[in-house]
Amino acid sequence: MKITVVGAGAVGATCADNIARKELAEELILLDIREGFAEGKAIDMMQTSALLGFDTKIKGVTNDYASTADSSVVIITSGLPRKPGMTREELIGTNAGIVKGVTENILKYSPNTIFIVVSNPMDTMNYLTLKTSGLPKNRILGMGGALDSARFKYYLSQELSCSPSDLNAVVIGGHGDTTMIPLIRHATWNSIPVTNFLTPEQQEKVVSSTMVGGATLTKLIGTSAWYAPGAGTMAMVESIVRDEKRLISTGVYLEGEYKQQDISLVVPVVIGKNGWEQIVDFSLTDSEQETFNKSAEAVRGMNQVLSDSNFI
Ligand SMILES: NC(=O)c1ccc[n+]([C@@H]2O[C@H](COP(=O)([O-])OP(=O)(O)OC[C@H]3O[C@@H](n4cnc5c(N)ncnc54)[C@H](O)[C@@H]3O)[C@@H](O)[C@H]2O)c1
Ligand SMILES: O=C(O)C[C@H](O)C(=O)O
Repeated sequence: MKITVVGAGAVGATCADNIARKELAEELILLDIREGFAEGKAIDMMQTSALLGFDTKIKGVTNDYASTADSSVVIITSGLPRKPGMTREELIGTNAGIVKGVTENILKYSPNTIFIVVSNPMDTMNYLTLKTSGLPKNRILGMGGALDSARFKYYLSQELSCSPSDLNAVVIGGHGDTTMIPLIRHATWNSIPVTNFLTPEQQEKVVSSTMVGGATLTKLIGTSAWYAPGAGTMAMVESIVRDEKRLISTGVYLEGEYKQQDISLVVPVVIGKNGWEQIVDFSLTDSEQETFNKSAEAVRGMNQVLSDSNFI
């Protein structure tokens, strides 16, 4: 199994590190546009292999797409991260060109790969990768929901003073500060609804902290987060590589599911060796569906920028 990570920055390097530690690939290519950068990161990580005990061979390359040939999975993390005060959507002007170019270059050498798109604004970048690649929709997965659901569990665990591992909690919608929808009605603590334990004020606090989880970290760190994004991506890769059939909130192309068409949004999907294999319907209430539709409207507005600027 060969995996490529494009972008050797904070998120890309963390993805590579997690994949290697779990030995999800025999060979991992880390590609960046910055001369020598991916090479340096790869050597640094390889020098941990004797200490951590993994056999994945990590190779760093500068824009050498031939080295990525026959990758089963390609993770796109290349592009600008936001700075404090910015939205993810403000990155579209720079990142659309980067993501489109990367997708085209990858396809020359891995025409049937599975893409996991991380670059922001993720919902629109995932849509762009789908439209640019022409690959079957099941081979294009956006990472955002895995991260947002993990953050949702973190904030719930803080409020409940419990282990995040005992929680089931799902975020759907868009991967944006105002478009993501933490489904508190469905969240459980070992199968008991969390709403049994939390006041409406506590529930509201958890939901709003989750929605601005990325912005909160960007303000604290000065750039956006990478540990949880790297772990969220790794979980998706693991489900593909080991054909685990895990149910993970993921950005996928909708054709009528959740009452939306021709858009990539985050919904719960089963992930296995073929990419995403099944969309699971959460039977939204009328008000949840209305919120989902509003998220779709906002994401559709961003997608329009792609056609207005001739990216698709
Ligand atoms: N979807 C999510 O949940 C999520 C989470 C975290 C970050 N992100 C996004 O991921 C992206 C990367 O974040 P980061 O913190 O790693 O940024 P970073 O600046 O640390 O790394 C980005 C890397 O991309 C490289 N790059 C730029 N153009 C390239 C090209 N054409 N080809 C190859 N490499 C190129 C840069 O040289 C840099 O090393 C950002 O867009 C960020 O917003 C998304
Ligand atoms: O917040 C960001 O801009 C990066 C990422 O989408 C995140 O949620 O951490």
